[in-house]
Amino acid sequence: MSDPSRVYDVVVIGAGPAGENLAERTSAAGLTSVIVENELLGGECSFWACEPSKALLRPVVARADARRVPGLRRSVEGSLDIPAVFAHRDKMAAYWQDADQVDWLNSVSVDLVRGHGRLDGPRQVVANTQDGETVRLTARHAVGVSTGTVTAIPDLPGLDKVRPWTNREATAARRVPGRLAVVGGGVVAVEMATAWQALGSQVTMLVRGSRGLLNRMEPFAGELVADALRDAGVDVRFATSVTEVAREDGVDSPVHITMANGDSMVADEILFATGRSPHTADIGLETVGLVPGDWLTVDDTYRVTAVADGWLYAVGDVNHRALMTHQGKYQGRIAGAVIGARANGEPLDDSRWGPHAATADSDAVPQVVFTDPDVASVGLTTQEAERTGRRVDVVDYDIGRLAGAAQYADGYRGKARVLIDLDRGTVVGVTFVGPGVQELLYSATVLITSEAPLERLWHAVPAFPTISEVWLRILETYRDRAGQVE
Ligand SMILES: Cc1cc2nc3c(=O)[nH]c(=O)nc-3n(C[C@H](O)[C@H](O)[C@H](O)COP(=O)(O)OP(=O)(O)OC[C@H]3O[C@@H](n4cnc5c(N)ncnc54)[C@H](O)[C@@H]3O)c2cc1C
Ligand SMILES: NC(=O)c1ccc[n+]([C@@H]2O[C@H](COP(=O)([O-])OP(=O)(O)OC[C@H]3O[C@@H](n4cnc5c(N)ncnc54)[C@H](O)[C@@H]3O)[C@@H](O)[C@H]2O)c1
Repeated sequence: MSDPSRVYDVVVIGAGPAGENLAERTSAAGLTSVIVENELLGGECSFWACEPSKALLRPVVARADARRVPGLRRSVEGSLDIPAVFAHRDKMAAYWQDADQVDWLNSVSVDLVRGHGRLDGPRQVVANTQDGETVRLTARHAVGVSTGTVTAIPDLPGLDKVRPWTNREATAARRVPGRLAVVGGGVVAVEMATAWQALGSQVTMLVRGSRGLLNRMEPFAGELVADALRDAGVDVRFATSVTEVAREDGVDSPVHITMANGDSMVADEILFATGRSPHTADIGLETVGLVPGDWLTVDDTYRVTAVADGWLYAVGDVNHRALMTHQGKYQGRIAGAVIGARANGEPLDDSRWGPHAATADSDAVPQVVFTDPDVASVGLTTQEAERTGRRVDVVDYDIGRLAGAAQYADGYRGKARVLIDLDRGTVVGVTFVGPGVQELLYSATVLITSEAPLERLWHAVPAFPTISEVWLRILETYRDRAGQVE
């Protein structure tokens, strides 16, 4: 690196999906922008999370779908072609190379420094490059932190000697373990249990709580996914806390797992799918008055609230608002527009749903869980509505009753729940569970963000016979119920 000290309008630390979008938008606003990345451009999502995990799941779900179509079942009776699945996974993870992302970064006029970035006081970032040099980057307007998260592994006796799987091994492994223990009952746990059971492992899920799987979602989501996992052969155990792990005969020997209730089991690998920790322990937070290792709390324009003068922004997982790629990208787009407007002296429109406000973070975060059945949700759940005192009507519909569902699969099982704000007559929460429901999610998201009155939906005619007719059935159920009350 020939120039160890450089000045930019905007410096971004971390080139995952959130950081990439932030830098692209600040560059589009005419601001000189640089991004510091320590590993691969594209972040966790491209290489050890979304892309490889969905590549592992796609053949599993497609086969399950095919087995439910009369006339097709016998064609898909055999086991999966594991080398072909892994080859597809490798391709979808771009063979863990980021050359395409580098080309894209060049095309949007964002500079790249490959190295570890650390804050060094207000508007200062020091990058230790992979060539062993130190580059000081000064930001005229803003520094964005988008350093993401790492697996939060509980501090258990023996853990340092068992080389547990995190999301990285679970998405990039080249061998199918005979027995895989999965600790946790959240999204990573259910997706990876679905994938590895179908790839040939005997999976045991060790779930600490007794409130079911996916317990931030509507309870029926976790129930339907748990039923399907059990049908697929997964041993799902609730109220089971791991207290100790050991590989008694060296790193390649089986792992012995001890539980709080006195049970024990043996597995070949153990995956911790136990949530995420902010990747902020070593990014110089202490130099700007923040605590290393903390999440970065932001306002609705993504400014870090605890830092004076509003020059520090945080987008993506690291602000702990909604740990998903699409939401991090949304945050990058909004924060980029905010930084651009502030730097260019333009007025901010941070009104609800305005271009400079993160309204979707609170009202409409969509999520798809790519299990069999898939789960698709956006907006409030019933529990959240109760907790926040929101007056809602809850309308349920059994998706399996639709002609479109019967066409889709023999014995289709699925459920829809729609929450309607009683005061405004708009949809504020939607959960769909069932094969193929993921593509319905955007319709629900548009409905929530547009705040369209429910009545207008009578004119939005779903095609027959598709699963989207669920919207019509929800309307009819709601109308007929209201009729009964009158
Ligand atoms: C198994 C798994 C599957 C998932 N599947 C999905 C899915 O299907 N859909 C979905 O929406 N979400 C999914 N997620 C969540 C998704 O991966 C994250 O929400 C997303 O990656 C967050 O993006 P980010 O840019 O905030 O952070 P990250 O993707 O974590 O990127 C952060 C980047 O910052 C870099 N970095 C960190 N510290 C420094 C430093 N000091 N200096 C320089 N660079 C640094 C890192 O190397 C990394 O490249 C999944 C997560 C997991 C674990
Ligand atoms: N399809 C998707 O959109 C997708 C897929 C995977 C991950 N993600 C995102 O990545 C994030 C991380 O996923 P995750 O599944 O790791 O987290 P999570 O928060 O969804 O689930 C964590 C699970 O681990 C359990 N747990 C926590 N600490 C534990 C401990 N000490 N011992 C035993 N169990 C413990 C929790 O009770 C919970 O069941 C999520 O926010 C999720 O939204 C998204």
